[in-house]
Amino acid sequence: MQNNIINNWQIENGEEKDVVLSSRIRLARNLKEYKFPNRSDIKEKTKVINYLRDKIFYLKDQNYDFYLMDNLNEIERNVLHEEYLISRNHVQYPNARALFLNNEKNISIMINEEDHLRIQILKPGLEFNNIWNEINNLDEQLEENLDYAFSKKWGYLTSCPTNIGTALRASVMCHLPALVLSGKIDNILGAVGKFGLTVRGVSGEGSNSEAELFQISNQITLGFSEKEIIEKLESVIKQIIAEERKSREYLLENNFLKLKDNVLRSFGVLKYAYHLDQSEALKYLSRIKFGQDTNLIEEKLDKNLFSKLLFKIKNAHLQYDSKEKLDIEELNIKRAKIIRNELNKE
Ligand SMILES: Nc1ncnc2c1ncn2[C@@H]1O[C@H](COP(=O)(O)OP(=O)(O)OP(=O)(O)O)[C@@H](O)[C@H]1O
Repeated sequence: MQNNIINNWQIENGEEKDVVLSSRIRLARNLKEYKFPNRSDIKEKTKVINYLRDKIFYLKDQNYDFYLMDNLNEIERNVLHEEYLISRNHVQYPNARALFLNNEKNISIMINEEDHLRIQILKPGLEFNNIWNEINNLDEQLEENLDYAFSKKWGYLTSCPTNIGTALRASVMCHLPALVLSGKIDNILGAVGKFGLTVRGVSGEGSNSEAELFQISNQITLGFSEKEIIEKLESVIKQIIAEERKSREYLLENNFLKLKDNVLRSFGVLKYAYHLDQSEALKYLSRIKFGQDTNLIEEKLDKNLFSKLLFKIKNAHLQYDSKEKLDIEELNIKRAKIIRNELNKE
């Protein structure tokens, strides 16, 4: 795998970056002339890869690197997974699965995931207009050369019926510490279901929330246009952003001392700890981001510290960075050192 696999797009600024870390749209597409991946064998999947390889390489606008999952080792696959560029199944079952990745590493096209193509674009902050234009453009370019499985009645056909229609999922990764601290999070997130949206953990379906990060996305893909789905999600997200900011103000006014103590203790731990496991590090980093966004931390820190460290301190990234195999103790020591170095910079 190329050395520059670890990407930088997350640390750029974006709209509403104090609450929305990143936005994502993904489209699921299948080829009419091949069995869908959940029905096909390795031979047919390999044919799909070879067929798509030629078509995708010649797309305009972007240069893509192509990776056969089998040719990457497990650490490399896990790095891609930690950056949300491939799914857990692409890591665990690499046989006859592939990935196209653009140079900026924010556009990924997984081949032979649940569907033949899983196309996604990620951008920092709340940024659906640009993502939609780009992904729609990319999809149209692909469609010029590919015969998609499409029904006039149902729209795009997918392996799982819950994706049929637009086969589009739009989502945001939100940082909601004040709603967590004020105990309002369950009510707010519970209410999003009424708008046809769903909340997932930080690593997608079936995962838990970590570092006060929540992924909110559309559940319904059928019966609405792509634009309607995106607009509805965006309007709910804007209300959640407003609620989070209101809770921050409330906490600052009514709980200032406790809050400042909590943030500065987290800062102290990360500044001096010698050994940190991943979830402990993420928990304290989340508080530091909160402290920066509410000006509770006076020290001049990189304003994108959280986004910068979020990936760098994860296990596969630490391992990838190291020449030899590290055990968990060594990973925890290395993680603490990277954070200490970052926080003790002049
Ligand atoms: N806005 C976002 N920013 C960064 N990463 C995201 C965002 N939204 C989702 N992800 C990540 O993308 C990955 C896929 O998410 P998820 O499982 O919800 O996927 P999906 O493509 O909709 O799949 P499925 O159709 O199987 O549910 C997860 O690792 C998730 O954390």
